[in-house]
Amino acid sequence: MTASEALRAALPAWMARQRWYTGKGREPRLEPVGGLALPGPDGVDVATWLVRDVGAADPVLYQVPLTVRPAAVPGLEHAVVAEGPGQVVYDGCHDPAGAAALLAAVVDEARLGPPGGDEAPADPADAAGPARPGGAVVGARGHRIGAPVSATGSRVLRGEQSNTSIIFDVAAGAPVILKVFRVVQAGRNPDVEVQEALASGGSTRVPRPLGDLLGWWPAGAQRAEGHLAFAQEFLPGVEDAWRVALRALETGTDFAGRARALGEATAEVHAVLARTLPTAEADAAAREAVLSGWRQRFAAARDAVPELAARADDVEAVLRAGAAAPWPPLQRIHGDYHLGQVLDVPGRGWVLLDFEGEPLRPLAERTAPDLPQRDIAGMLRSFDYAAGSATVAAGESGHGDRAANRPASTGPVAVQAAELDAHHAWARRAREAFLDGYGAATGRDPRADAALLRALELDKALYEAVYEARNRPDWLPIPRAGVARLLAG
Ligand SMILES: Nc1ncnc2c1ncn2[C@@H]1O[C@H](COP(=O)(O)OP(=O)(O)O)[C@@H](O)[C@H]1O
Ligand SMILES: O=P(O)(O)O[C@H]1O[C@H](CO)[C@@H](O[C@H]2O[C@H](CO)[C@@H](O)[C@H](O)[C@H]2O)[C@H](O)[C@H]1O
Repeated sequence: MTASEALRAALPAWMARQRWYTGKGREPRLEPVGGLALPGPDGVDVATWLVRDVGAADPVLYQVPLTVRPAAVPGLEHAVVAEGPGQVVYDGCHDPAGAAALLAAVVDEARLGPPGGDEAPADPADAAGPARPGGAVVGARGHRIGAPVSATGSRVLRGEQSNTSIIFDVAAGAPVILKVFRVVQAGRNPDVEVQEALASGGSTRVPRPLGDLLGWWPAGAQRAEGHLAFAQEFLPGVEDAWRVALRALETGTDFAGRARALGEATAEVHAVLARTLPTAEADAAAREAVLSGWRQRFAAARDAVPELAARADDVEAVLRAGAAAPWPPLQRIHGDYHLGQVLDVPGRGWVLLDFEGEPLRPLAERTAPDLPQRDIAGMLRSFDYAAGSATVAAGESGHGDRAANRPASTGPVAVQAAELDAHHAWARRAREAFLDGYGAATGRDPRADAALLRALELDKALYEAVYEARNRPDWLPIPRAGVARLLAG
């Protein structure tokens, strides 16, 4: 079997094991779209491939960077995708040669095209399937912001991630993080667009953007365009607030001061976004569109968690009240705001990450102007989530293996009823402090929009129910309890 055949045979099962693969529980049915050759060191073929899983209800386009080497590399065993005679195919994000080539494509503002000729690396695009449209329509170009950087080493960020991020040490200056988008969608990726807008608007509440890689590929008779990767300043040695919050819960440390500052930072970011990116009036059509999105979300949650069907009338009443309440103008927002997306950086304060929006939502919705209260609601849910995770942990304390779903840095959290009360009081204080901070910065208390906030919190909890049912069923009780609380009023 050649390396190319071995790759074709191995790729679906390999993809099905990856954290970023969205079709949980089944192997993808892959259709090639095309590949982009990247300059690699002598003897190493580097390319990033676009493959479509046509077995999904809505086909999903994935990016799969691969390297092909003539021999195995000690230490890269975990990154082997396939092996053939005299060739080993690696996950290109984990192979330092692949990682360096991806970053170079951004900072050297490379123009990329399909691998050509007989020397081309093993090609998933050769797999059986409809004829591939002309290779020339698959391409990409890098775009650098600021001075070039030169990488001296790389490692893949570990942990729960929807994409793959690679950290680079660089010859001079702060380290760099390159986020390789795994699910590629047509349109400007909001992570890139929003962070670049914030930075150009003078905000230091996001890591400094360093550039991006924009790709294009055939989509029917059209050409689609979307971001493949995004490079930015890496802030080393700072734990995300989710981990900090869990430890604060474990040790009974108050989070109110930090939560208040987070509320202020959130308001500041919203103000810059309203200034730098398009806004829209919350007219009847916009309200109808949002209400219909809320209803669809409930339908999805009811499918994932059938017991929710019994609460349909209550859910509808909360959503309708939210739709009928006063709304501010719509603007760009974070879109998937939670404690895992914010870093409290010493000497700099709160920094916000990952403006991609909710991964389960279509890109067109994620890039449309939205309600800033959606972010407020997201963070309020996250404080509840932190307390809820302690409850889940309590249920698991006799089953250490199931506690593995918790972030690795947190120890076991065996809690008793009194402690659970303390956790919920912790979350209540954090929620109020966050709202206080946001209100102090804007001059308007977000609690004045109680009906809207409640609808958005409910909507978020319903999204979380779907997310947990698909990804972490052990955590489903957390959004379920959230829904119950929000319906209780
Ligand atoms: N610029 C950065 N500096 C420091 N840590 C970062 C940076 N970007 C991301 N991270 C870390 O990586 C994690 C995942 O990044 P994120 O952008 O949320 O990826 P994904 O969209 O794949 O979930 C974050 O929670 C944070 O801990
Ligand atoms: O960070 P992502 O863009 O991948 O966001 C998705 O995954 C999150 C989980 O990692 C999920 O967030 C939920 O769990 C968090 C704790 O792990 C909690 O802080 C959030 O409040 C809760 O919503 C997020 O919803 C999902 O889109």
